[in-house]
Amino acid sequence: MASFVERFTDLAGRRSPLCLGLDPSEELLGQWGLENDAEGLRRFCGTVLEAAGDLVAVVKPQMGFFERLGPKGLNELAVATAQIRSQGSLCLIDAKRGDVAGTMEGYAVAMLGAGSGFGGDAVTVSAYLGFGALQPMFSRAITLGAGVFVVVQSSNPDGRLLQDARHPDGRTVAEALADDITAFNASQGAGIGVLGAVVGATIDPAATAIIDRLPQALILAPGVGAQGANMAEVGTKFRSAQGRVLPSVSRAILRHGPSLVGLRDAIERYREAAWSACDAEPSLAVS
Ligand SMILES: O=C(O)c1cc(=O)[nH]c(=O)n1[C@@H]1O[C@H](COP(=O)(O)O)[C@@H](O)[C@H]1O
Repeated sequence: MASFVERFTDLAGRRSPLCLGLDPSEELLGQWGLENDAEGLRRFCGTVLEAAGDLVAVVKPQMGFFERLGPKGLNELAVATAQIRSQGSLCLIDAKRGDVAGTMEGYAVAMLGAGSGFGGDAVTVSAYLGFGALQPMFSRAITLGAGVFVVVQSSNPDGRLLQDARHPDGRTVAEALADDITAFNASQGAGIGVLGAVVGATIDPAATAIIDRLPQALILAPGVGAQGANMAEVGTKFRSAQGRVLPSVSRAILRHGPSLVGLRDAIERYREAAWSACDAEPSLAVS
């Protein structure tokens, strides 16, 4: 099985590096005229994925928007995940899990791999309980050719106080986490490693040195659109990670539904913008 990095690089070249966020919030369901229940979730996700077709490299369902409806919502996540994979896209489950090592084993089994509960190709994690505690997720990702994205610098201002706090050696928490990711990836070999980083597209242009500490990592950059960042900025701020950035857009695309044409137009626009901002020329036409 090709690694997540290999599969992403291939798809980004053919489909663009855009990551489409699948966030079926109560608010969006309401705007679409759907009921806030499992059937509403299914119709919402089905419509978004029909519009995405084979245009998108990565789809990122945000787990909280499914979990909020309990087991029925989680069942819809599994349905969406299967559809994402059947469309040849990579499924990045945005779960932001983080716990002691023994418990991480449970999350790893639930999230990663075709035979798992949710069948993700990759997952987001939080290192608040320690980078080392995430090891079971890393090990499972290596075994399965999956990916793990560790939150380093989040897109929301609320994260600053915690992420900018300093270790005794002077590095911020975010910098130290970036260094941990780099050391782990380097220990696995040269090239882009199994560990990616989440760095918000909204980060201050003066704070982009964090990107230089992640030379062997894919970088998930949420915050484009509704949170105020735009694709051109992503291209500038993340220039040193060219070809390794997944700019992520949720509401700015999803608000164009339920019209399939509206959704598809928005996906096409962000896809082209992501291509020109984050990557070289499109290498192949989309089939
Ligand atoms: O891991 C994420 O995707 C994430 C990290 C972060 O720092 N900020 C952030 O907004 N996200 C997620 O990215 C999505 C952003 O949605 P929009 O602001 O609507 O594009 C949401 O699903 C968030 O949970």
